[in-house]
Amino acid sequence: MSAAAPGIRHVSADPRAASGESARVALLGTGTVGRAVLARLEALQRSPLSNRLSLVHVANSRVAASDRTGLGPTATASLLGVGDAASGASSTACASAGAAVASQPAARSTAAAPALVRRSTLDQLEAVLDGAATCIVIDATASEDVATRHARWLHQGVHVVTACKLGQGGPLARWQAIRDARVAAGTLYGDSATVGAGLPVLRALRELQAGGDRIHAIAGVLSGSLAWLFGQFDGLRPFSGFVREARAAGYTEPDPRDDLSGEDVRRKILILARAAGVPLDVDDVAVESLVPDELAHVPVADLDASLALLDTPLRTRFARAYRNGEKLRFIARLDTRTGRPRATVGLESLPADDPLAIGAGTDNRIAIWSDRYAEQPLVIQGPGAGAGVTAAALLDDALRIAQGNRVAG
Ligand SMILES: NC(=O)C1=CN([C@@H]2O[C@H](COP(=O)(O)OP(=O)(O)OC[C@H]3O[C@@H](n4cnc5c(N)ncnc54)[C@H](OP(=O)(O)O)[C@@H]3O)[C@@H](O)[C@H]2O)C=CC1
Ligand SMILES: N[C@@H](CC=O)C(=O)O
Repeated sequence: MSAAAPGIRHVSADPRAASGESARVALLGTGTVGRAVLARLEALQRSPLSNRLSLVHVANSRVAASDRTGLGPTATASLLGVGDAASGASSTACASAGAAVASQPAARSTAAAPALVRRSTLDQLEAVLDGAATCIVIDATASEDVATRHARWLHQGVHVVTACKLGQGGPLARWQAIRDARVAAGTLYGDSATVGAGLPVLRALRELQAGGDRIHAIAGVLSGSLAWLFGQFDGLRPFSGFVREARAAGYTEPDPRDDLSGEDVRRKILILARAAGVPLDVDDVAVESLVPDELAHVPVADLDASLALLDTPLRTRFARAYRNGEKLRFIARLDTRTGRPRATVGLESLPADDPLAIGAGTDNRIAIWSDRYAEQPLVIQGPGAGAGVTAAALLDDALRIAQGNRVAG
């Protein structure tokens, strides 16, 4: 790492961004978050920011559409073989193209739409992004394949904005590769959506360190879905029913076991620890999973029928906490003050008035202790999951890059 504080990047503004030309955006993922990105892009087209971002590529795991000049209405109609996109105002073009991609069945013929390809490959994406303009990949997938390309794109001069935590929250070597690539190429990595779904947590950590502070400890609720689940769970109705509701509301990971196992929170505390200058590896975080072994091995397709395996153990945990006047909260903790910094993730039974037990809905609540906040921590709280806030965080990062500003990341 350079002499800068860990996670703080000192890069020159992208001269291509300064030219006033729209940044070319490739959106990967058209699920819960990707669709919200498309809707927000559409709304942005009706705002003073309309010329900042040009959508040139949209893909999911099945199909992709590309147009280097922008997925405008005419191109969209030709690409996707649909009539209504052409009749729409240009303000609707991005979302129309994306929505059409999102709804493509796997077996759709591509004969009528030359640039709509049956199989979305990441190599196709790379052909659309070249050095002529500011190019931004928005990763709204939960894909390892995509995350392993982040460093390569950054090296190639392409900025990356991500909701997926598998890049910076995965193996230490991958995080190092991303950091090295952006430092070497002067590219930017927008990661605001990865922790707190855009809450200014990473930004706060970086700004404290830029001002000379050292981070002592971090503790809090980092999972929006688990915050919601343990806020709702009353020990009477089955926990599994609430899991179904959280999944339907778009709070969980594509596979809710990634939340319930603590893996999503492990990734988030790794991202925070690394941003705080503590380069932990995956195994440096002790994680308590809520997923019983029998459930861990169920194929995704059969998961729903097996979710009831969660019910008895969690009812027991709830009853014990209730008897003590306590609340169950899924907490991540990092302490950098010990000789060997360590992190933990798991379900805790907290006094009802514990500062970390407060919060409603999907609220994340994160306390940060540093030199200046040595006694009373800095606390950041707000919705920590949901398509709307996540899409907003992704596009805020993309706009900062398009405008040639430094971006947290
Ligand atoms: N939901 C939330 O509140 C938040 C989510 N996030 C993160 O956002 C990401 C997306 O979550 P969500 O939208 O809920 O997930 P979904 O499962 O709803 O959507 C994932 C999308 O990724 C696509 N995809 C998978 N592999 C590839 C690939 N190789 N190339 C292109 N597209 C691919 C899928 O394609 P297909 O449609 O073909 O399956 C799908 O469209 C996750 O990493 C999650 O952790 C971050 C913060 C908050
Ligand atoms: N599944 C995640 C979504 C945001 O990162 C969570 O529950 O927090």
